[in-house]
Amino acid sequence: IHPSYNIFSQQPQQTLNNNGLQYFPQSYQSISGGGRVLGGNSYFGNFVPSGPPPQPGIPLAPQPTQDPATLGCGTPPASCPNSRYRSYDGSCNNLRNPILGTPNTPYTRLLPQNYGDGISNPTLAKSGNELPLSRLVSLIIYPDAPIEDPIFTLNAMQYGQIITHDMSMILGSTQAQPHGTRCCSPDGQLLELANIPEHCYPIVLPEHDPQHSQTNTRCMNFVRTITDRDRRCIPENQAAEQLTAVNHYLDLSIVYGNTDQVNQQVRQFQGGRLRVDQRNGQEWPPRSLNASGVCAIQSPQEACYLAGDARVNQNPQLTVLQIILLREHNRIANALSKLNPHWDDETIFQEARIINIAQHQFISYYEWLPIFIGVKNSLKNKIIFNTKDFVNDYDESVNPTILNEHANAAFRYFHSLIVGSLDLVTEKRSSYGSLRLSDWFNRPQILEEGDNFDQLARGLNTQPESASDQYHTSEITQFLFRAGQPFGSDLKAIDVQRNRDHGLASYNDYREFCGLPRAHTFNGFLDVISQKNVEKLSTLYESPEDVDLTVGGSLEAHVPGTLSGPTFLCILTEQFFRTRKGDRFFFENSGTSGLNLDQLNEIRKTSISRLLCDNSYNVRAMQPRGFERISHSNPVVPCENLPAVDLSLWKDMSSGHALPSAGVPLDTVGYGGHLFYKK
Ligand code: HEM
Repeated sequence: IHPSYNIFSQQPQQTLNNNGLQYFPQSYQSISGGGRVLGGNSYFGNFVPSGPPPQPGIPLAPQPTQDPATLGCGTPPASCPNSRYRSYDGSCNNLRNPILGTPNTPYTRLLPQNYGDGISNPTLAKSGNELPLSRLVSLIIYPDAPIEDPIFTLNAMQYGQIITHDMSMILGSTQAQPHGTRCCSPDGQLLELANIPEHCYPIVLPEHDPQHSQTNTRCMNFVRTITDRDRRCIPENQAAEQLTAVNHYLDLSIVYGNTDQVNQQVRQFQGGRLRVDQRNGQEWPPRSLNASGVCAIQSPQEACYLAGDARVNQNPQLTVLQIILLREHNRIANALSKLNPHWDDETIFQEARIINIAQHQFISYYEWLPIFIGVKNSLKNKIIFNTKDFVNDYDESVNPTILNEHANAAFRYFHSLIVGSLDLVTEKRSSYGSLRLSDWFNRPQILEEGDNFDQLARGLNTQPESASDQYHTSEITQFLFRAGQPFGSDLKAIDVQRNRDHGLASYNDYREFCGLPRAHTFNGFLDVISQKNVEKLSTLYESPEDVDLTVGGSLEAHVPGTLSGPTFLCILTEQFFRTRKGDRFFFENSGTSGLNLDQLNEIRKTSISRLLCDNSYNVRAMQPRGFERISHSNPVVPCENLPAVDLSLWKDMSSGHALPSAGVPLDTVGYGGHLFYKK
């Protein structure tokens, strides 16, 4: 274990370029994570101008025409307006490369692709053989064991999924079942090679699968992520990179949408509010335009919601938090419109959006992240700061793009925290009943029954999450998206399969990248993985070189004070560093955040518990630290005793004058030109 792990000192510089291979081949990567500008070899021709950065309000160089036969890999903005507000798709956040962080662009990587054919086929063993069946890996490595986390609540898990959905979504997946592409026969058999639809990479079930052999099923659906190669955005001989469907920034795009079109669908265009439907005296998100397509509803009347993110209905507790964040916007908008009657709908909407995003970034970075990646680690790597001032660490040379290793291996480790049974909890904190998770995937109607919403909100803060370890509830390894069927899919088999679909470099490669010694035998893993698990790995894999990142990383002993082992910690730390430092609008930047210092310090009073209190109907009390279980040092107290953001600080004294724009005060943003990769 590396207690003194430091991302700044562990980055082998030579991994960025090796044997003339360009690991960051596209314009998206022309701004590196390391503050170094890597080759300006841009697919988008002139898109990254070699001259001075474009200024807001000035049109960019003419854009190359896209091959009309493809859907492309992101849409560069025509120009960057001089705006105080974020765009919905994240464009123009980075003024030097305005497409950075926008939807339908590729993930980036720390290490080069490891495809079976070097270009796009799923990873193979070094011998050229197939890797062990991903379902077999799931059965052997990720069994079910009901181990509660001793400290943290279900809300810690659930807010993690909110953060995830805000940051990325593999392109081509909806997380609603069944997927449009079917890679298995209707009776669960593998299809003849000639009949397999494009993009299929079915999960082959082992012969003696304890569940699926009962129904003689040998095949589980799995559709490959769409890549820049599929979309013909890169030259034929260049290795594929997967695309992510949502904008990369931590900006509540799950609430506000990732495009102008979705934003228009969710807005009321009155009083700065988001659209809601009133039922039983409560406010609910509007109805999805494609309820039977995206939800597993059993009657046409059942609720199925529309939100900024397509996955909003995926599980009940996720939907609870989506609704909390939606209601919080409207609560803020109502207050702002009372304080500033002269503001129009657009101003109220955008100012409420600034506050809601700032609170979300504060909760994510200061309340949630220290639990997951450690307080010391976060302070040391400048991911959080102990200050009552602005931080002003924005650096336009930091690439905010989501790392493939982060979204498709490291961050998925926390699937281990999912619990299979959701407690309904009364105000006295006694259990009133529970919901079986797999009964309610993509069926949010249950939230509207009785006072389930409030009971689930209390459950989030009362029930422990599952421990972060190799054990996973069978609700996600046997019954995922089962939609009324006896069995469903297996999220851990999917995670392993996705690792190979994306051609991630091996666990051993990332060990070395992150500062652990390379293992030459399976026993070389013993420094961080238990004997029992090393034995399991050696029975599954032919060579230590073959162990998938998803698998090896998930078996490491945790770095003290964090919820992950050293290799995943390295990847998570790098991602959250980039996500704050590469976001021009991050809430701790002066000018561009849209907050003055008093307002910033007001935002710093918010908490997940207060958010639940303010946006449920009959929740009257909560413990102060909502991601931590109730205890003597964290007792349930009346909601009004929890610190709150005083919105009266947003009373606009400059009545009649336009609010200042966030455009071009870059010279006043004190990023000071220091390189953050300290050697
Ligand atoms: C009940 C809770 C959850 C369910 C049912 C769930 C389910 C899923 C599913 C079905 C996928 C897509 C898999 C694929 O096709 O490759 C996925 C992706 C993912 N999940 Fe979860 N998940 C849950 C909670 C979480 C949590 C708590 C985290 C992290 C804190 C997380 C992190 C991720 C990440 C990073 C991805 C990939 C995102 C991307 O597409 O870029 N999930 N999850």
